[in-house]
Order: sequence, then structure tokens, then C-alpha cells
Amino acid sequence: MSEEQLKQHRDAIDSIDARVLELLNDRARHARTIGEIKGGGVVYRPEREAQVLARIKSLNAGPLSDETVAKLFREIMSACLALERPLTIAFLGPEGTFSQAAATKHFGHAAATQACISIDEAFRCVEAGAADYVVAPVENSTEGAVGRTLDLMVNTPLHICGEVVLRIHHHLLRKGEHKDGIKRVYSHAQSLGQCHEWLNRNLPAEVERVSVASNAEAARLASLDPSAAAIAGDAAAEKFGLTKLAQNIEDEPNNTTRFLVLGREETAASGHDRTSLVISAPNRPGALHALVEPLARHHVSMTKFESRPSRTGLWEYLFFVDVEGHASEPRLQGALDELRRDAAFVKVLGSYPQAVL
Ligand SMILES: C=C(O[C@@H]1C=C(C(=O)O)C=C[C@H]1O)C(=O)O
Repeated sequence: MSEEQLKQHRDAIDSIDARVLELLNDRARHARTIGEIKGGGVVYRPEREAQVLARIKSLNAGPLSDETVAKLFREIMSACLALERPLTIAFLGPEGTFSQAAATKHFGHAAATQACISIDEAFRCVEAGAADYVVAPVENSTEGAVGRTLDLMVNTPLHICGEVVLRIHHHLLRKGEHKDGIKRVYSHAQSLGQCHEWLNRNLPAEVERVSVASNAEAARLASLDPSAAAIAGDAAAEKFGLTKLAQNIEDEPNNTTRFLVLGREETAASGHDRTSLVISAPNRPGALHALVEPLARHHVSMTKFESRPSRTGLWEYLFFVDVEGHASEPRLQGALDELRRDAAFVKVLGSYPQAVL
């Protein structure tokens, strides 16, 4: 390509950039005005954001991929929302955890993230109004449910307003390049589980596996201890200046974690929603069948069913159920009315847009 052709295309890009810039600021001005109309009320509208992203993907004619344009618009909306009022998102810290990565994936980079010492603390922070939303892991494709998040959802006054699905890549990390002399490996118990096979095959049996509060905490400890390594992701490796001795060591190639976003408000229907419930059945034959039967009869499809001891000290269970649709839809209302009549305990944890990104 000649210099002349190159210049022509760069001139075109310069003039397009000027137009894009003008349009971005036009959009931002509308968002700011919308913020004024909201009059200091709740600014973040998950159902609207999901609709904007879904529309952008359906309008997209390429060559940029649907995923790429959605990510760009995620950041544009994040910046526009910050003009109305910047949001603070509580997550299981320290900085560099997958929970923080999930928070940024969902809210974009204009949202501030607030590291908390536990999932309990992150919930409390939002319940007390010290942060706007909490992002908490709820299930992993290899290791299953995150029990603490499920337990906290039973009693919290917060409502689920969104979900985030994140691909999880783990690396073996260490200060320096040496593979020898590793005496212990720090990680979160879930991550040790997700890399169990790899650890068995690649590290001597005498290397101790130490579970700590988070992957980022594991990386921090490994950065201070020359005889230790950590299993954590990219963000933690970067934050604590660790070297990747082995990459993508998760046993399952599609290792994915689903996070839930909770806030103090309920969310309106977006048209493509999910509803999470927690139900308990009386301890008698056929009780469990009686719980799910109304869902089938009202044509509500179930996407998750998870049981958990109810922590009352008795041998009773709570059932965490996800269904498609919004609790305000008539078919779901019908099923919920019947459930409320028959179950010992029913709580709607929230209706929220299905993940778009
Ligand atoms: C502009 C609004 O406020 C926020 C910003 C949005 C956007 O930039 O498109 C969408 C939803 C809200 O979270 C709105 O409510 O429409």
C-alpha cells in the first residue's frame, strides 16, 4: 500500500473520530438529562442496559464482532451513567480477584470497586448503603455452588438485579522464574479444586496446598514468600508482579463462574429475564414433586435446581431454583401463587436480565 493510500484512510479515520466524539458527547448529554429527570433517585437501570446491549448486538453488521461492539457499548454506558452519579460496587477483595473482574465486566470501568474482606462484608456494605451493588460468585462449572453466597441470600433484604458469567483461567504464579523449591501453593479452596488434577500431575505430592480467603490474597502471600507459589488469574499476577510458571491450568477447558449482582431495588422486566427463588418443602413424601409441578404446569422452564442444608440444625433443605422469565409475568405469577400456598417457605430473590455480555 502506498503512503498516499495510507494517508487517505488515516484522514478518513480522523474525520470519523471527530464525528464519533461528537455523538458520544451528545449521548452523554442525554444521559445527564435523564439523571436530572430521575431527580436524585436510582440511576442504574439494569433492564434498560440489557436492552441497549441486546439491541446493539442485533443491529451490528460487522466487521466488528457482536461481542466486541457490546463490550464497547458497555464502556460507553458506564461513562454516561457516571455523569448521572458514579456507582460503587462491593466485591470479595483484595484487588485483583475474579469478583472484581466480574464487577468491571458488568458495570464497566467508570464504576468504582470497593474491596471487602468477605462476601458477608460485601453484602453488609450494600445493605448499610455504603456501596450501591454487590457482585458475589454463586456457582462454578467445575466446583459447583458457592455455599456462603446462597446462605446470605436467604436472609438479605437485597434483590438480585443481574448476573455475570466469567471464563476463569488459572495460572501457577511465583515471584521469579524458578520452578524448583516450591514448598506450598496458596489459593482459594474453589480454585485448588478447579486445578486438582493438574496439581496432582505436575507438582510433587509433598507440596502443601493451603486454602486462603481469595486468589488475590494467595498471590499477595506468594509475592512475600520465596518458597511459595499461588494459583490465581491474570489480574492478581499483574497486581503482585508474579511470573506465570504455567498458564491455564484449570482442569476443565470451559471453567466458568457465574456471579450475581444484588442491590437495594427490584428490577423491571427487560423481556429476557431470569428469576431466582429459594423454597423449602415440608418433610413428607412427594413434597419436592409438589414444589416443581406448578412450574411445569404454568410452562415455566427451570434453569437451575440446587439443594442446601437449611442451617436450622434439623436435617432440612432449602432449594435454590432459577426459572426463565420475570416475576411480573402472568405465567410466573400463577406458579408463584401456588408455590406460596403449598411450600413451607418461598422467597423471590430477584428477577433480573439474563447476562448479555
Ligand atoms: C441513561 C440512563 O441511565 C443509565 C445509563 C444508561 C445508558 O447510558 O444507556 C442506561 C441505563 C441506566 O443505567 C437511562 O436510564 O436510560
